[in-house]
Parts: sequence; C-alpha cells; structure tokens
Amino acid sequence: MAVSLDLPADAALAERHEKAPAVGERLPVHSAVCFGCADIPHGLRLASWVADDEAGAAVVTSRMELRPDQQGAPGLLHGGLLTSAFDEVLGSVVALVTRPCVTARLETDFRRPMPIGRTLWLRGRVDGRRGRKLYVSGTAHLDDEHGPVVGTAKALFLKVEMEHFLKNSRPEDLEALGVSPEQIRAARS
Ligand SMILES: CCCCCCCCCCCCCC(=O)SCCNC(=O)CCNC(=O)[C@H](O)C(C)(C)COP(=O)(O)OP(=O)(O)OC[C@H]1O[C@@H](n2cnc3c(N)ncnc32)[C@H](O)[C@@H]1OP(=O)(O)O
Repeated sequence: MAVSLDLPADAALAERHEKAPAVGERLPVHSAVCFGCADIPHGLRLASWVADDEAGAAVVTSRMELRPDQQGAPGLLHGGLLTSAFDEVLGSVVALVTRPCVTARLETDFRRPMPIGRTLWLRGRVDGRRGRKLYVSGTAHLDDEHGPVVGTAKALFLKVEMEHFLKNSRPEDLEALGVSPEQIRAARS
C-alpha cells in the first residue's frame, strides 16, 4: 500500500544548511552528465536559483525551455518530462538542507497542457523534515514564475549514506569522480 506524502504533524522546518548557496545564487550543475541540470544536448537543461521563503524553508526556482525534441502529443511536452523536471527541482532543493538524498516517492498532477516553444518556471520547497525523511512539494508555471499552474508535485526524499552510491553506481562512473577501486570493493564486500 502506498504511504502518504502528507506532511506529518511533528515534522520540523527544513532550513538551508549553513554552507548552502544564499538566496539569489544560481545552483551549479551537480554533475556534468546529469539529465536534469547539465548542459547536454538530450538533457532537460534546467537552470536553478535559490529562492526566498517567508517561513524560512529551503526553496528553489528553476527554468526549463520546452524544445521540439521533448514532445509527447504533437506540439506538447511529454508528461514524463514534467515528472523528471520535478525530480530535478525537488532533488536540488533537498540538497540545500542535507545530502545525499534520493527520491523515494514522487507524485505529479498534470493540470494544463505545456506547449513546445514556451518556458516552464518550477518551484520546489522543502515543507518539512522528520528524521531521514524530507517532505517536498513543487509547482510548475507557464511563461513566468506567476503564470498559469500547469502541474504540481509532492514527493518524499530519503537521506542516504554515500554507501548507497558506492554499492549501486557503475564503478567506472564512481572512478571518474575520483573514487578508488579499493573504496568501491570495500563498500561491496
Ligand atoms: C560516492 C560518490 C558519489 C556521490 C554521488 C552523490 C550525488 C547525489 C546525486 C543525487 C541523486 C538525485 C536523486 C535521484 O536521482 S534518486 C533516483 C531515484 N531514486 C532511487 O533510485 C531510490 C531507489 N530506492 C532506494 O534506494 C530505497 O528504496 C530507499 C533508499 C529510497 C529506501 O530504502 P531504505 O532501506 O533506506 O529505507 P526503508 O525502506 O527502511 O524506509 C525508511 C522509511 O521510509 C519510508 N519509505 C521508503 N520508501 C518509501 C516510499 N516509496 N513511499 C513512502 N515511504 C517510503 C519507509 O516506510 C520507512 O518509513 P518508517 O517505517 O521509518 O516510518
């Protein structure tokens, strides 16, 4: 049975980590090959900035240009790419609080069609934290940050240890990041 994504009553406010970028700063790409944020031909190529929040929660705003090679129905964005975009935005905002985290559950509601050639502005917020669990939500707007809402999302991210990647990622990709074969072997033994 699916577990609820509703914020538990005893969740704590999730503020940005003291070393996280400040409000207004653009987030660096978190990997040169990331489908969500890297400047690669087939990627979503999201550009993201740290945004302000009245309650002091971690918030990120992202821009995504909708390209002809991203169509599902003729002239409209493929729905799965909105979910991918939310995964990127929500993953980026939890990384302002703690890292590394992975997506455990992500729900997307598709509210309006998203025409190719237009721009999406997405917003992700960490609504609260309870232990390893980070409860996040997002909205996607057409054309500007206050444009019509085309989609909304709720997700649960879980904090994991580096072992998660040492055990599961392809060894050659870990080695490209500077991880030694000995570290990989040790994590898997
Ligand atoms: C080393 C160098 C590399 C560094 C790279 C870093 C870069 C990082 C890049 C960033 C990457 C970008 C991001 C990406 O691209 S993430 C890519 C997509 N995500 C994944 O691949 C994650 C795959 N899943 C898993 O690995 C495990 O299932 C995880 C780790 C998520 C949980 O397995 P784990 O064994 O840890 O936890 P647990 O099962 O004991 O559960 C714990 C609690 O959580 C609750 N729960 C669990 N699942 C769900 C669910 N679906 N709905 C609702 N609740 C759920 C569960 O009920 C329990 O609650 P409670 O009983 O405690 O109340």
